[in-house]
Amino acid sequence: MNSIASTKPPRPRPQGPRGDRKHTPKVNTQGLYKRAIKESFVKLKPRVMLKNPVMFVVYVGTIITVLMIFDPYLFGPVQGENLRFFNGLIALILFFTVVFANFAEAVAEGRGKAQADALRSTKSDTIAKKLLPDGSIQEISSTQLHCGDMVKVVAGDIIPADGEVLAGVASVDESAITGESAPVLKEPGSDVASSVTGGTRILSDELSIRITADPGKGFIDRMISLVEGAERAKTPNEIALTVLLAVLTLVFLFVVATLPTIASYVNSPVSIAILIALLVALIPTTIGGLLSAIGIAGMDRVAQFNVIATSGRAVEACGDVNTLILDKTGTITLGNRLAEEFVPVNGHTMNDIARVALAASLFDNTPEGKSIVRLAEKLGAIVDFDRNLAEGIEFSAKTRMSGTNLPDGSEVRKGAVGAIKGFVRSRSGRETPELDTAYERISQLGGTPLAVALNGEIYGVIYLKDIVKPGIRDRFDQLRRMGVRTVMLTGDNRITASVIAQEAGVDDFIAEATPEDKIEVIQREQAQGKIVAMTGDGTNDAPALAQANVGVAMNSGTQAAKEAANMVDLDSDPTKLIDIVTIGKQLLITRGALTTFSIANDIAKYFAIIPVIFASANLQSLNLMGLTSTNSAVLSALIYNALIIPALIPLALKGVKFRPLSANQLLQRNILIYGLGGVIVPFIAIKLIDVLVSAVGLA
Ligand SMILES: Nc1ncnc2c1ncn2[C@@H]1O[C@H](COP(=O)(O)OP(=O)(O)OP(=O)(O)O)[C@@H](O)[C@H]1O
Ligand SMILES: [K+]
Ligand SMILES: [Mg+2]
Repeated sequence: MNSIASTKPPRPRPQGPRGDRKHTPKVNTQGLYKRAIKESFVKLKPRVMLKNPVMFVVYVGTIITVLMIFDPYLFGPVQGENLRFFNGLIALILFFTVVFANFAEAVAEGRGKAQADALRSTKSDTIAKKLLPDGSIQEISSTQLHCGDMVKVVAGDIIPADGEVLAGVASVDESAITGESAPVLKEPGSDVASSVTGGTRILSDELSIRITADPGKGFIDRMISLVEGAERAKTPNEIALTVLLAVLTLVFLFVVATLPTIASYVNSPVSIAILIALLVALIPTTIGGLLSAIGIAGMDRVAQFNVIATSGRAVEACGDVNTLILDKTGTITLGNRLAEEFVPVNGHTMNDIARVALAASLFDNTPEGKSIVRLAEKLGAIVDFDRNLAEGIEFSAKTRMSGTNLPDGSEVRKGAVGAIKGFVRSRSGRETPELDTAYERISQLGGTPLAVALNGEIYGVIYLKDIVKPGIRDRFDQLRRMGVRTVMLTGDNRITASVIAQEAGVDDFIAEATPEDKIEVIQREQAQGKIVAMTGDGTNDAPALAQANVGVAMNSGTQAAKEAANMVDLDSDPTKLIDIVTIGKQLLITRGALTTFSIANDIAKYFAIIPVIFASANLQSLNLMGLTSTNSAVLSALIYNALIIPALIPLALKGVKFRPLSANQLLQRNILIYGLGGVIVPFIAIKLIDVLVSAVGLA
C-alpha cells in the first residue's frame, strides 16, 4: 500500500492471463548450444563434479573402467572374450552419461549467461558530471562515484549510477532494465518517481541526482550476478533431494557390493566392469543429472516473465505458497478509479458538491483526484479562491483523506466515509443517515465512495468507479485448486470490499486496512505455518515485503521496497504474483515428476542386467526382457541410461505440463504418468536398443 497516493506508478495495462510478454534479450540458440557443449567438458573437473554425488559415482566408475581397458584383469580373473573392447564401450557410455548431465546444467545456465552479457554491454563506463559543493562540475568516470555524491545529468546522458532525484523533472528511458520503451517521468519528492537506475538514459531536460549505490553494487550489477547464477546457492529442497539421492546411491552401492559373494555362491563370477554398469544403471542418474538444470530453468522462467529473483530459494518458495495477499486497487481491479457521479446530501445541490469536491481535489495529483477535477469542471464548477494562497493536504493511506486549506481558513476534505465522519466530528459537525444511504448504494455497486466535507458540513459523496479485471476470477479458481488461499487487503470500506471480493472470487478480504495491517496479516498467517506471498511498491511496504516469504516489489517502487523484496517485477504489474506462484509450483512438480520417473526407470534396468550376473547359473528365467546376449543387455541398459538424460532436457527446462490441482491430486497423477511411464518406457527402449546393438555387432 502506498503512503502517498500521488506517487502511484502508472497503472499497468491489463495483460493476458499468462502475461507472456518477453523482454529478455534474444538469445542465439546455436551459440548457446556451442557454449554449452564446451562447458560440459569444462565441468569435468573433479572439484565441480563432487557437488553432484550421483554423477560423481559415475565419474569414478568411468575412471575405473578406463583402467580396465588397459588391464581387464586388474581386479582378478574374469571370463569372456573381447574384454578390452567391451570395457572400452562401457567406459565410453559412462563418460557420455557424465557429459550429458553437465550439458543439461550448461544449457540451463546458458540463457542467463547470454542475458548477463547483454546487460553488461549496457553498463559501459560513462563520464559522470559530479557536482562539487561550490556548484562547479567535475567530470569523472562513473566507476569513481560513491554513495552520497551529487551528479548532474542532461538529456542524452546515461545515468552513471543508481540514485535519487533531488532536483529537476525529466523523462528517462529505462528500457535497458525493463525492456519497456515508453519513457518514465522522474521528479524529486515522491517515493516512486524519484529513484533512478544507473545505465538508463535521460531523454529530456536535466536532473540533479544523489548517488545511492557504490560502484559495482548498483541494480544492474545485482541483476547481472543474479541472471548469471553467481549467487545461485542450492535451495533447501534441492539440498534435501540431493541428500536423498546420495543415500539411495549408497544403498545401491552396498547392494551391488554384496552381489559378487552371492554370484560366486551360485558359481557365476562377475566382472567389476559389469558391477559398475549395474551400479550406474541403478543409481538415480536421470534426476541426478537434471536436478540443477530444473532449478536454474525455474529461475529463468521467472526471468522471462521479466521478474528478477534474488535467489533460487525465492522461486522455490513460490511453489510452497499457501496464502497470497493482494491489494484491491490496481491488482484485482483495473485500478483507474475514476469519478463517475456526485451524490449531494443534506439539502446541498449538485453545484455545491461539485464546487467543494473541486476545491478538495485541486492539489490532488492521484488519478482519482484528477478525475474528480474533470467531473466537477464538466458540471460547471469553478475555483472561487486564490489558489496560490491555498494549501494542499496530500492523501495518505493512513488518514484516508486529502484536501485543501483555503485562504479564508476553512478546510475542505474528501476521503473514505469513515475518515470524513471522524473529521466532521472533530469540527463539531453533524452526520446524517442520508450520507449512509448514498455511501451504501455506491459500495453495493463495488465502487469506492469518497465523502466530501467543508469544515463541519458534509456535502455529499463522490462515486469512484472501478472494474474487476476480466479473467481474474478464473485465476483465483486455479489458485484455489492448487491449494492457495487468496486474501484481498484494501483501504476501502467493508461493503465495497465484500462486493469486490465476491465478484473477484477471493477467499477472504480485510477492509479498512492501514499499511501496518499488511504486516500483521502476514505474521498471523505465518504463525499458522503458512508460506505467504505479497506484492508492494511503497516504502511502507518494505517491512511487509521483507516479512513475507515471497515479496515481489514493483520496479517502479521505492529503493527500500526493492531491497526488502526477494523479487522485483520489472513491468511493475502486481498481478504477476499469480504467475510467479504458478511457475514456482511447476518447478516443484517438475522436480517431483522427474524424480519419480528416474527411480521407476531403475526397475527395468535392474531386470535387464541382473540375469547377466546370474547367467552361468542357469537362471535364464530372470531374463524377462529376452535380450540377445549378456553383453548387449548391459550395453543397452547403459545406453538407455545415458540417452534418457539429454532426452529429458527439454522437459526439465520447460517444466512438465502444469495443471492447477491440489497437492494430493498431483501426486496421484504423477505416480500414474511418471511412475508407470517410468517403468514401461525403459523396457521398450532397452529392448529396441538391444536389437540395434546386436544388429551392428557391438555385442
Ligand atoms: N486521492 C484520494 N483522496 C482522498 N481519499 C482517497 C484518495 N484515494 C483513496 N482515498 C480513500 O482512502 C481509502 C484508502 O486508500 P488506499 O490506497 O489505502 O486503499 P485502496 O486504494 O482503496 O485499496 P488498495 O489498498 O487495494 O489499493 C480509499 O478506499 C478511499 O476511500
Ligand atoms: K541410473
Ligand atoms: Mg490504494
